[in-house]
Amino acid sequence: MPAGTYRISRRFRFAAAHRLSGLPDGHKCRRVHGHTWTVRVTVVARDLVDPGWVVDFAALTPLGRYLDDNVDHRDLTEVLPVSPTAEHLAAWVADWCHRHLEPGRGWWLESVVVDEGGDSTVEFRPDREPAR
Ligand SMILES: Nc1nc2c(c(=O)[nH]1)N=C([C@H](O)[C@H](O)COP(=O)(O)OP(=O)(O)OP(=O)(O)O)CN2
Ligand SMILES: [Zn+2]
Repeated sequence: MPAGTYRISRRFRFAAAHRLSGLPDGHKCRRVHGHTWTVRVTVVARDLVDPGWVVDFAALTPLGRYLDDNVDHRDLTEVLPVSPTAEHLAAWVADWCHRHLEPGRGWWLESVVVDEGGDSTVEFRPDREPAR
């Protein structure tokens, strides 16, 4: 096989409201409004494990359950500890993945991409795999 890295990703969708209270009066995003958000999580590995994969896609399923239970049809302003921009949401999801998924068997989180349903996306890439 050629040398290289493998990436697998999984996409999660949810509907949620937010407002960005730090913005100037009159900015539309100061008002409560909603999006159908998409979060794409990508993990990477240099070597495959049996039966020849980075990790079972199902290893990422707990994130979907967490988002369904804690974020879907909620106000992100009340869920995140910081202003719920797409940037902060991406970093918050990355933090959750580091604490609740189980990288360390040769695969690690590469990126979290957040899409608010329009034409723009935000990507967060953690600096490095956290120590275990
Ligand atoms: N860098 C960021 N910019 C903006 C964010 C953000 O999280 N990070 N968020 C917003 C608002 O959430 C806004 O609701 C989304 O704005 P926008 O992409 O402009 O969405 P629209 O569909 O309303 O796009 P139009 O171009 O106005 O049609 C804003 N910016
Ligand atoms: Zn918005």
